[in-house]
Amino acid sequence: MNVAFVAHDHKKDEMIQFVIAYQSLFEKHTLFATGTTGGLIMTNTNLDIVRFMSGPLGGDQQIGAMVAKNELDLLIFFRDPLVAQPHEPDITALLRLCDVYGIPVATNMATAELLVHALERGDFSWREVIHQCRPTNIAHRKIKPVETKVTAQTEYLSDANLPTAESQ
Ligand SMILES: O=C(CO)COP(=O)(O)O
Repeated sequence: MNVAFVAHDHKKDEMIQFVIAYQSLFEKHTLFATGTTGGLIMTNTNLDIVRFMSGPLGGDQQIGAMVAKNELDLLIFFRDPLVAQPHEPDITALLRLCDVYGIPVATNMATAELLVHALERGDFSWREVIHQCRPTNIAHRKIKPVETKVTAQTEYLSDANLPTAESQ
């Protein structure tokens, strides 16, 4: 799965502690982050992370572009609710897009921990269905049957609700 990490300045230590705690799980996934958050995680762990720009310089929007292409499976975004950010519109836009595309988002450690356990036990398998429906996979006939755990999401992703080449 594609997992992205973002943390505001006062939440960066919390993010590092969180990622260290679940490092062995995150090793199995493809990781992305805004610039400073990603740099700090890489300094403090052995994880490889694709780093975007720093948040205020466009990093949130770059992650938003992944969401808009339905390429992101999980966003862990430790926001600082007590400090106004100069790039608030970018933050709102990123979270809005996650709701548009139904991407699981954690904005605090308590929720992040629940989602990480869900990731570990296979509750994200419905995302494989979405990946199979990407235009490139359809064009190159890379579609193979996907085993998914039955969840409300898999039920919701009936043929009628699946993204198509036209809708992407
Ligand atoms: O500001 C951010 C997200 O809105 C985080 O960006 P950095 O990881 O570059 O500090």
